[in-house]
Amino acid sequence: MASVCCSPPPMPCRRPRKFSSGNRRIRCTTEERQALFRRIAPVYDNLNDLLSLGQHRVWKRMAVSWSGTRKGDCVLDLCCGSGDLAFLLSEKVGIDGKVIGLDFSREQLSIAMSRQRLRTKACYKNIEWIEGNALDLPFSTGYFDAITMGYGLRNVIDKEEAMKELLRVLRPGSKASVLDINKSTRPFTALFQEWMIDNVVVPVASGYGLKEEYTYLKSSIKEYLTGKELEQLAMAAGFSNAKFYEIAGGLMGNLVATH
Ligand SMILES: C/C(=C\Cc1cc(O)c2ccccc2c1O)CCC[C@H](C)CCC[C@H](C)CCCC(C)C
Ligand SMILES: C[S@@+](CC[C@H](N)C(=O)[O-])C[C@H]1O[C@@H](n2cnc3c(N)ncnc32)[C@H](O)[C@@H]1O
Repeated sequence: MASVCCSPPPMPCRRPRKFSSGNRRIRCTTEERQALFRRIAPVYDNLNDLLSLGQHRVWKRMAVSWSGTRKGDCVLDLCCGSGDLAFLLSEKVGIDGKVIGLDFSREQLSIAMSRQRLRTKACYKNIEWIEGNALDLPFSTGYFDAITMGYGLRNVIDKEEAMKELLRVLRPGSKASVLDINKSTRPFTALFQEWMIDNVVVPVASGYGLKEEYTYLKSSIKEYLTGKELEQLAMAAGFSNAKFYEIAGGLMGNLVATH
């Protein structure tokens, strides 16, 4: 039976950071990020399907493939949300493997658990859900054979610390696959992304009362790192190799970092 096996006390606000939203400067804390993902949880999956025309499923399959996950592995899906990547990993590792999905949003985890209950394949029993912080992982050094992180790194308030934690809990020689929206250096791609967010994503999300939450997407991409910068971040954290791949015509990107 799946469980949220860690329920730590409310997390301390580690290194609050400023991010920009239009012209405003907002002081963002861990609690505010948690609140944002709590609010979008009920519609998160539907909006991803709708706004990406189902393409996020393809991108997630690619991320799992890049993680190098194999049958029997013990793997982590960091910032797992409602569990898409964890379910894909579960199929890869099979019944002899183990998948841990970790997220700091109880609401997202509870949706992941409901989805798990509705699935009948035996392999999905190998997933365990843990409520925790990506910046302070409750695992020992070298615990995992592979890690995926889908649309998570852009949202953590301390990306350097998150990368160090990824490295710490990975077994030497294994990989972290980090999928996210690409901060493109190509003006046309960046403009197209902005146009899509302003004219499609935010108007649709507004219909669900989530205008501010999805407007945040735009500022979070601006504040994110380019592919090259992500490679540098991983190398600075101590990974031995880091390669960034653009996908979906450069709208999305996947960092593959090897311990
Ligand atoms: C699955 C996707 C994003 C998940 C996601 C990530 C976040 O950081 C959020 C933060 C705040 C609110 C929501 C999210 C969130 O849902 C990626 C695809 C879904 C996007 C919402 C759509 C992005 C549009 C692209 C810029 C262009 C899509 C082109 C496509 C080929 C039609
Ligand atoms: C955009 S969602 C991605 C969910 C899922 N990985 C997917 O691809 O659909 C980002 C997730 O990161 C989680 N998150 C953000 N910062 C976190 C942190 N410091 N620790 C744990 N989870 C975090 C949020 O709760 C949210 O569920």
